[in-house]
Amino acid sequence: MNDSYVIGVDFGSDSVRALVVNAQTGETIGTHVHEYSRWKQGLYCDPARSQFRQHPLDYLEGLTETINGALAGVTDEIRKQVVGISIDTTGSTPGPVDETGLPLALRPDFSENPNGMFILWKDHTANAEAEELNNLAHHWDVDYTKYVGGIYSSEWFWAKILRTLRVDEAVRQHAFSWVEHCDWISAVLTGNTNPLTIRRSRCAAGHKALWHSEFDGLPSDEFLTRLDPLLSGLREHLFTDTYTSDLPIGNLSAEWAEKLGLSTDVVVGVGAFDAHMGAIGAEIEPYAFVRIIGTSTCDILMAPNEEIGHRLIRGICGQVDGSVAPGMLGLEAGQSAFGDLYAWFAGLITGPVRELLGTEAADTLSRQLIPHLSAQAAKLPVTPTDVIALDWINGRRTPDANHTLKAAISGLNLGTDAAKVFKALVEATAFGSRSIVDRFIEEGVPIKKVIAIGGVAKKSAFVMQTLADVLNKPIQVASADQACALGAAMCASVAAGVHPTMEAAQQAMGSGFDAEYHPRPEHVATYETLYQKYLALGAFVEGR
Ligand SMILES: Nc1ncnc2c1ncn2[C@@H]1O[C@H](COP(=O)(O)OP(=O)(O)O)[C@@H](O)[C@H]1O
Ligand SMILES: O=C(CO)[C@@H](O)[C@@H](O)COP(=O)(O)O
Repeated sequence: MNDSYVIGVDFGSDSVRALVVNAQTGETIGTHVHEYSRWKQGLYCDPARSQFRQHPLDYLEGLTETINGALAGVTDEIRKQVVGISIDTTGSTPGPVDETGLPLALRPDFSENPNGMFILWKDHTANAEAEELNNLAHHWDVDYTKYVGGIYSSEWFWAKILRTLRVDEAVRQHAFSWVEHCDWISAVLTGNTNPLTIRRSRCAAGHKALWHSEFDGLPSDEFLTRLDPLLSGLREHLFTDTYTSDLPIGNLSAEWAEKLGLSTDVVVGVGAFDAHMGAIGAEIEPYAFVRIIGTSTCDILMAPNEEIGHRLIRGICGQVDGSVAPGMLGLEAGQSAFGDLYAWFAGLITGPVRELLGTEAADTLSRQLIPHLSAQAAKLPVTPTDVIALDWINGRRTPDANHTLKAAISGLNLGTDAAKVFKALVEATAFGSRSIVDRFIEEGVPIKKVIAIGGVAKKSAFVMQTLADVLNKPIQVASADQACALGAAMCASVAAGVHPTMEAAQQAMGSGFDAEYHPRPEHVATYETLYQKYLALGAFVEGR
């Protein structure tokens, strides 16, 4: 039998990457990364207001450039053997579209309007709307938040839609429907973006849009209208059915086949969120806890429906049948800032250097700063009186979403230098992780092993060792540099019929683990003391 090839595309927060992978062996034969050009310039964003928007042109350019770039070195023979493409993206990252599924920002009259663009997961402009949804849901006949941990977040679909409809009359008039980034960009490849007929991702719908089979799909029109009459009728323009990522969304359209130099026989798989496809790429198995550690963390656990499905897990980002693999319950949690906390601190130091000494000096410093601070922090002793910090620089995603919360640092004195603060920030991200792990265990969900993927997991032994010490659990790091894109390629292989199940795709295409961090017994007890102090500082800041 001839080998077949699949393409996995992973749209992250700052960049997009594509891999061309041999579906029989898992060997990557082509790869390409593209940074979003408008996003890189900070356009359409206002961090002080937590507004983070992405232009659909950044996505379209990234799609074309990465797939073409990844295919650039492959032979014509191999091109002909490409059978599938699947895409993962961040989420919840919804955008308004017209009747044809065209994002409003692709129309000339909306091209510079941030409200006509995709609203990135980390945009928290809809805190008030999320709170209103929670208050209503908790007093409604059926609590629509019960399968998303009991708390709806401002990072998610409905809160973002409502906020945008409230503040922008032009979007109100022209938005026929709304699509998640992962649904739209996958649909684009098939040439059918009709919002009424595209196959919407179970993962996105279940974790972020309150879709559940028990509710016959999305929350009722009555509920949405009570939340705000601006939402009245929108349900009819959305969807009832959802699809898992082992299924096709369609075939490559003639236009895209031409653009990419591929055949229209290529199957395009149903899209999903990066973390969920990343978990597949990291060879998730039942009760393994896969952490995608980068700008933020997204944590995924998968369990047989019959074992966990009857329980409602408090304070996480949802439990969704089939969000990772069909027939399994996918549970999601995470931290809204992980590497972003280190990036914030690095920016604090390099900012004045940029102003006083210029770009070159600042860029040199910026490249060296986090590795330097990590090396210095690794040499510091771990003592019960160390500086304590909170990781809530972008609010708290889990346990118990609250994006109005802010970070704090306590225990500073004249002897506190940058390395000590950096150490406290790394520990804060590890303590935030520990509170998530504890919540799963308290809720009766065992964690059999911890697997890490993502930029921080690959780049920082210091962070990973601290995490292992604080969690008091070993952590395996997946070998794949681009585990999310590899997971997308595995999903493509199933959607295209090369492998019958996700498990079979993982077995054939998985690349295993290349590092393992074990807790250092001499630090475990001190970290327990420091963790209690982290919880106390958190309770104080939260006013509990
Ligand atoms: N050496 C390092 N140690 C710890 N964190 C790092 C290091 N280098 C980069 N980071 C952090 O990695 C994050 C980016 O992670 P990455 O997985 O590459 O991107 P994304 O989350 O967009 O997919 C940034 O927040 C940055 O602060
Ligand atoms: O929240 C989710 C998925 O549910 C992620 O898309 C989001 O954390 C994106 O994270 P990164 O940019 O990869 O750190």
